[in-house]
Amino acid sequence: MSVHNPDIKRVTTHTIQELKNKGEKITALTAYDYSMARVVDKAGVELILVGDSASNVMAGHETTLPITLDQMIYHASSVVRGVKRALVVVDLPFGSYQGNSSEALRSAIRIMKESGAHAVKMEGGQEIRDSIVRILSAGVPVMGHLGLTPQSIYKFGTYAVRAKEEAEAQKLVEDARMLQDIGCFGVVLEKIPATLTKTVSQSLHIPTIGIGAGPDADGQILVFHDLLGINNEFKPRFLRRYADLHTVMTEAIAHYVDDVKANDFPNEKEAY
Ligand SMILES: Nc1nc(=O)c2c([nH]1)NC[C@@H]1CN(c3ccc(C(=O)N[C@@H](CCC(=O)O)C(=O)O)cc3)CN21
Ligand SMILES: CC(C)C(=O)C(=O)O
Ligand SMILES: [Mg+2]
Repeated sequence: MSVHNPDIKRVTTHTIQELKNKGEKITALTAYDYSMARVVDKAGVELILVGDSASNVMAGHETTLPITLDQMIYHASSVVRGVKRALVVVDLPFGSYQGNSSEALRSAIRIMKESGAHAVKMEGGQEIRDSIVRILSAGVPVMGHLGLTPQSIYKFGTYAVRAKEEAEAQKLVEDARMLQDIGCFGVVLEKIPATLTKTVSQSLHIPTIGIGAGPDADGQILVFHDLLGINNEFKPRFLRRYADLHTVMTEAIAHYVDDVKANDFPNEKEAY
């Protein structure tokens, strides 16, 4: 594929680092299937995340907890087939890496082998250090994820802003430093105060990718359906909607329904 196309230079973890070094913002967006991935890649996004938010936006679950490793691999392999340029990162789902570094390694290796993705992302700091180290030692790039970590929703009880208190902010700074020291290539910061994002991003040499984390992260990430306004229920303050596809799609499909009912579709030219 793209390896045979000299016009397209693939984004690697090193490219992402170079963007931070140059002071150029990094763009990231989720995708969950082949068609979405093609669009996101074509639009120039550098990092495509196969997020476990697929549990919400693709499967309709309330949380990210139910999605399985097999389901993540299905989404990831579909995305990889649609991407020519972007770096493809896959969320390790809940239950596939916490508290057991052997299982974590097995999960990461399955993702890499069975999907063809380029890196994995894992939620948490010190608690999952051993699992991250084990995966990194196998040569699999790991992205960290701190702040609001949706896989621990039942520990916190809400999706409110994280690390507003000094103790929690201090732990986040230490976790971020630790993730860098063990060799993570980047870290997602979700729903934390903008000032904390600025502190962390300036003190780390690896890039930070923010969501609801203010303007000073080294890059930004959003969920595909949120950016395009496909699901119109989710509207946190950090979200900017770039389209109202929910309305566009509903109107188009309603138009089709009308045309069929009115014997307008298909017409002679659309028949054999
Ligand atoms: N569609 C979607 N977008 C996301 O960004 C996303 C998911 N799903 N699923 C997994 C996690 C969960 N995330 C979340 C979830 C809630 C808030 C949040 O700010 N919730 C507000 C209410 C938002 C609303 O108006 O619905 C809160 O105060 O709980 C933020 C990020 C981010 N991720
Ligand atoms: C919101 C991003 C960072 C994520 O983890 C996901 O989409 O699952
Ligand atoms: Mg996720």
